[in-house]
Amino acid sequence: MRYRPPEGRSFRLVVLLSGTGSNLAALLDACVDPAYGATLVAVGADRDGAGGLKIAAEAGIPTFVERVRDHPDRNSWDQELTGRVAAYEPDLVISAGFLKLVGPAFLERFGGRYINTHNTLLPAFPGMNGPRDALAYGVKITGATLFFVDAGVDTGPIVAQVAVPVMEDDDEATLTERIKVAERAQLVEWVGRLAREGWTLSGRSVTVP
Ligand SMILES: Nc1nc2c(c(=O)[nH]1)N[C@@H](CN(C=O)c1ccc(C(=O)N[C@@H](CCC(=O)O)C(=O)O)cc1)CN2
Ligand SMILES: NCC(=O)N[C@@H]1O[C@H](COP(=O)([O-])[O-])[C@@H](O)[C@H]1O
Repeated sequence: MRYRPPEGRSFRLVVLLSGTGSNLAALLDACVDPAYGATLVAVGADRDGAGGLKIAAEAGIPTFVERVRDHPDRNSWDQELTGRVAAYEPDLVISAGFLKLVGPAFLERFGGRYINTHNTLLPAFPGMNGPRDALAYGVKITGATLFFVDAGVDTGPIVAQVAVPVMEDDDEATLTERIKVAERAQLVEWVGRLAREGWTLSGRSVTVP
């Protein structure tokens, strides 16, 4: 599958998040420069009060919240989330600390156009507690992975990875923060490249010309 950058209009981004939004803030900064080649058109969350929603609102970006608990079942939430995101006609959807697994409706609509940044070197330590699991295992190098989301948990085709050393005196908080610094730089670099150059997805291979 080949995705070419649109001609005659800006490349549109929607960010999904659950937390503080430091990755969102980095993307917002990057989008200020027209040469970056992308515009952030909306930010969505699965919960009220996520710090990233405040960052978006202060920047004048439309926000929305779609909570699982407001739906009779997970599929209904997945369908509603799909519609909320689709209304903004994104070229690319970015999960940046979005702590919900999306389902078939979302992947049917946005598969191949939905990336997630994860705070370990996948396939090691998937899930919600990556840095904690990496520390507990005793790895000496971990990092961050940017990948296209598929139906598994952190199993999709990898766009980019960055390594981060584990220090002897690291705890979960210090390691998590050091990973975030590298993760933000990687996210900003690769979202820009995807927006400006497009991409080809073939099996597990991701190519950016
Ligand atoms: N279908 C997929 N959806 C998402 C993926 C993915 O790989 N496949 N990646 C994420 C984010 N993610 C890690 O990066 C992740 C998110 C959520 C979970 C999880 O187990 N969540 C539970 C509940 C969590 C909670 O609300 O406290 C759940 O969804 O029921 C694991 C990994 C983006 N979506
Ligand atoms: N697997 C899900 C997960 O743990 N994701 C992680 O949440 C953080 C969000 O930070 P932010 O809200 O400051 O952007 C990021 O480090 C991201 O990798």
